[in-house]
Formats: sequence, C-alpha cells, structure tokens
Amino acid sequence: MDLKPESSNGSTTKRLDYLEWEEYFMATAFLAAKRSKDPSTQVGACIVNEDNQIVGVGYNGMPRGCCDDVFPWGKSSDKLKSKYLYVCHAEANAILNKNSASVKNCTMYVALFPCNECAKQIIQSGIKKVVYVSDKHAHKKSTIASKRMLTAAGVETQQYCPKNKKIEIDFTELDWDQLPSTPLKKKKDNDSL
Ligand SMILES: Nc1nc(=O)n([C@H]2C[C@H](O)[C@@H](COP(=O)(O)O)O2)cc1CO
Ligand SMILES: [Zn+2]
Repeated sequence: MDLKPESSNGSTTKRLDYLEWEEYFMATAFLAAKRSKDPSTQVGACIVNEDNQIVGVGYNGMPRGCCDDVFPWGKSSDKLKSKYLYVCHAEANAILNKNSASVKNCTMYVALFPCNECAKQIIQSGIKKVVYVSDKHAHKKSTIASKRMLTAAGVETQQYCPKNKKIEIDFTELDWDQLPSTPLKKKKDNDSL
C-alpha cells in the first residue's frame, strides 16, 4: 500500500530545505530581538528543553511597569540617565518568562555571550548549555567573570555556526486571498515579553 500521497508540488518525498533545530532556535532568539527598543543593541534569547520544546523567550527591555518612553535608552556619564542600571537582559527575561516549571538541563540560544549577571541566573536555573553567536565583549571583565563561573559550574558554551547565512520570512509567498484585507489592530506594547 502506498502511504505517500502526492504533495501540491508533485513531490512524494519530504522537503529537504527545512530549518534544522539549531537554526530554528537561534532564529527564534533573533526574531525576539526585533522586539527590543534598545536603539544600539538588540539581543534575543530562546530556551529549549531536552525534547526540543521552546520553554522561554526574551529580549532586552525595560522591566514591566517601567515605561520604555520614560526610562533612558542612551549611554550617559550620569549612570542614572543611562540604560544600563534599568534594562533587563534578554537571557534574564527568557528565564523569567519561562512557561515550564523549570529550565533544568535546558539549552539557551542567545545572540551575545551572556554577561556575569546573566551567567549567575543561567547557572542557578540549571541551564546546562549556552549556544551564542557573538563574543564581541570577550575582553570585558564581565565576560571573563561569566566564563569563569560557567566553566566552574559545568555549563557548556558553544559558538553557533550558521548553516544558512540568511533565514527569510516572506509573507508575500502566502496566498493573500486567505488573509484579512486590513492589518490587525496594533496592541499597545510596553513590556519585555
Ligand atoms: N548578553 C547580553 N544580553 C543583553 O540583553 N544585553 C543588552 C543590554 C543592553 O540593552 C544592550 C547592550 O547595549 P550596548 O552597550 O551594546 O549599547 O544589550 C547585553 C548583553 C551583553 O552582555
Ligand atoms: Zn546579562
């Protein structure tokens, strides 16, 4: 008995240009980063459990209730007028936003190597592996401290090696007749979810 009906493009075999798990998770982290209001650096993080289920996503943003039109996004010599004392890092938000009871033994996919503060949270939450893209702050003491702690705690770190240089979402590939003609109303957004 032939169990394989012909697909709409005439093929009877599975697609081969599908996203691999790693690409899917890193792309999810990068998509989340697009929600960031930080004008200079947008970071996203995606936490995945041992069954390849996404259990937390986050990006760098102001804490809930701290209006991102009021709190500063710049870098000022006056620390209180600079973003750094206020902004929640993507990694911390992804952990705090988790939709499972625990992130024990999970892997975090993140755009930038985690800082020392996020490393503490990664370790304490039981995440066992961090896959990152950029290590551009490798020279900073916060990154050196982060690496010391992650190594001591046995958290594996691995630089991401992209299979595809570009992953694109093209809505025009869809059959527009099936979509609403007017865009959905934009929700008010001031959060780090
Ligand atoms: N791993 C990280 N996760 C993050 O979410 N961030 C955030 C904090 C700031 O909002 C921004 C860094 O700003 P800048 O110094 O590149 O203008 O990225 C930064 C790092 C780097 O350690
Ligand atoms: Zn951090």
